[in-house]
Amino acid sequence: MTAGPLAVRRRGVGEPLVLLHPLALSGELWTPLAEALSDEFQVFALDLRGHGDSAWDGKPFTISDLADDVGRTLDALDLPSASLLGLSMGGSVAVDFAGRFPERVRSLVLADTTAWYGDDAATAWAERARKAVTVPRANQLRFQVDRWFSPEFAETHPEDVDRVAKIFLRTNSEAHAAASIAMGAMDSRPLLPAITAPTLVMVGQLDYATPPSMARTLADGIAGAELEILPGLRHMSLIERPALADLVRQHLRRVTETR
Ligand SMILES: O=C(O)CC1=CCC(=O)O1
Repeated sequence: MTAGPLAVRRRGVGEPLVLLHPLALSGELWTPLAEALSDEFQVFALDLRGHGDSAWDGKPFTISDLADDVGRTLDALDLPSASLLGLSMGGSVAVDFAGRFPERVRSLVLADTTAWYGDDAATAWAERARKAVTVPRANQLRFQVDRWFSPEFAETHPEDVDRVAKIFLRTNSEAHAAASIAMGAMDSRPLLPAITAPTLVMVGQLDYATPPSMARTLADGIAGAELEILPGLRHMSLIERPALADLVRQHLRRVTETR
């Protein structure tokens, strides 16, 4: 379904939980996690602007624009507030949203993500954007798979890698490039103190796309945030280890129990 500006996959009943996907993927990524949590939560997996089935006008956008799309989508779904879980770029969108609209976020899970990529971010991401539109999509896969998954996981779970790769191959290259520019321009660190939602920050110990040092910055900046560093995992922690759904469930439950 399309709700407001974004396409949404909806599953389950209970407290609302919005899932936000990484760069160049879509809400389809979340099918296993949505299934795991849908016994207790009403799960909404959104396609961010230009990704999956969500439209895009071809104009440049910022991470705050993506967060505003999330807000308009919650409005269209008649949800004054929800819990948010974001992975990588999805986490950056969640940080922006939770910092600017703290009253709309019940609970927050930030996985393998960051508020800022550092001083060289604009240059590095501009190069990534250039490659997104000049290198044939299939030739970008080796680079992405190495960043997403540990070699052990990639070797033993080819069907999971293939599932994520297919979503990447279907992603609009121009939207991939525009989102890369948005990542390079982002600095949401000043928003961290405004976040009031109970927050769980998780990161794969082997994640070099958004390493544990970036997760620490998030956890240090958000009052009361918990930090879980996950041994043996790379960037797609929640995909590499589906059992992490239980960690997410425990975190979300704590919030609903205190309401
Ligand atoms: O660097 C990567 O390829 C991984 C990544 C960064 C932002 C995102 O969403 O994925």
